[in-house]
Amino acid sequence: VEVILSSSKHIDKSSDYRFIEPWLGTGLLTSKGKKWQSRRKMLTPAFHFKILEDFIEVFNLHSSKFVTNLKPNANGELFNIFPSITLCTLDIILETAMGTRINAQDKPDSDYVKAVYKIGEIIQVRQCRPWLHPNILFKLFGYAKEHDECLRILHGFSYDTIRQRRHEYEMKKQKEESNEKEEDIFVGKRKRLAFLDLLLEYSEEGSNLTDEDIREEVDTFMFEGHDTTAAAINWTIYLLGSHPKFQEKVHEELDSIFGDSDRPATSGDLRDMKYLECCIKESLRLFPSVPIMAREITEDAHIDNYTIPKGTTALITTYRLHRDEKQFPDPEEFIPDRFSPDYPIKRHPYAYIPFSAGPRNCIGQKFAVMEEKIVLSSFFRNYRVESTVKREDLLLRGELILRPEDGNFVKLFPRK
Ligand code: HEM
Repeated sequence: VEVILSSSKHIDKSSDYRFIEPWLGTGLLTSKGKKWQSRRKMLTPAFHFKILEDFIEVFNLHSSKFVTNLKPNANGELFNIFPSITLCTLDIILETAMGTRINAQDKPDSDYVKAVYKIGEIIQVRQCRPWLHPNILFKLFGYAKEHDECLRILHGFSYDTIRQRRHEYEMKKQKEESNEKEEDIFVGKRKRLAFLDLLLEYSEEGSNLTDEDIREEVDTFMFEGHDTTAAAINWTIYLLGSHPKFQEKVHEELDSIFGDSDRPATSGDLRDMKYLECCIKESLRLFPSVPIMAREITEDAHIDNYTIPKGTTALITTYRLHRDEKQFPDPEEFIPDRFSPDYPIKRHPYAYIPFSAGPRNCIGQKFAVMEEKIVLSSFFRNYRVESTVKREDLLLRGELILRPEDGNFVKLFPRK
């Protein structure tokens, strides 16, 4: 894993990613060679801590909605919490990536929300069934029509938003040039830039990004930044719901930070959520949101005495890697303390890679952990959860993202 991931040569994704391309084009996740290099360089500053800090307000806002909407379920009766989590992370990524609010948590039936879920489903189905790979059969089996309808809705929404923001951006610039008082035309009460606005700025500063270039990147964030975090939040809730003692420690930590207050979380609070962070990391070990990655070996690679020839597809199964007994004794056990600084067993640097590693690692890693901490702390400040499915009965669906096959049925109880 280290030989492949640490290399600056084996950075091209394999052809397994081609079915996401109609939606994402060749944005950061799927692009190759020079295009990837220049985009990665351009986008890295957009994930600077100072920019992410500005998103805390968005994370808090939608987490609060998530907690409020769960209230009717906090009566100890069994319900599936997974859909509520995905709608919350969808609201968050829509506002941070595009600067738009569609309130998916209140309106899960909007065309855009439905298209995001439907296209994800179709891509997964196509990837797993080789007979659907050729376009002609994809069409004949009746999937292409629905797929293309989803694309029409998704791309239409992205282009409309880009055009509108470009227009706003130009108006703002004209005003600034004519020294008029700057008006707030961005989302929220004060100026907060979404990733899309940053791309428009880079474009104006000489990167010359077309609307299509911007659309690829914004759609990539929509895809990579929504299902991944939803799955990760879900697994932490599931595992803490199965381990009441660890959940109690999370409650204690949150009570020591927030007391009885309902105030939103700050970046200082996030730094103090040390035990919650261990739980998040251990959940991503057992259930990595991206369970498998694939690279195309572009020149012969050497691993010990073996040569992996150019043209080979290398699959990295993170799910399996994270269960190496030498690195993680009792690998199936949920032990958050594995990630505490005092834990005595040292691991190989490539033994734990939920966000991949090396030059093509996840650009959104810090964003994801901040988001997870805010959504989960909001949840555990308000609720105690009991998981009802035993680990041995748990069915996993490991495609692009590692999800529970049948949702996540839990019992919820108010803490206050
Ligand atoms: C818990 C949440 C997340 C996990 C576990 C995760 C994991 C990963 C992994 C494993 C990769 C490498 C994929 C591969 O090589 O095929 C990746 C790439 C990527 N992720 Fe994430 N991700 C998460 C959240 C996010 C978020 C929130 C964003 C954006 C806001 C994001 C944006 C990206 C992008 C753009 C890439 C492609 C990077 C490149 O190729 O240069 N991810 N992520």
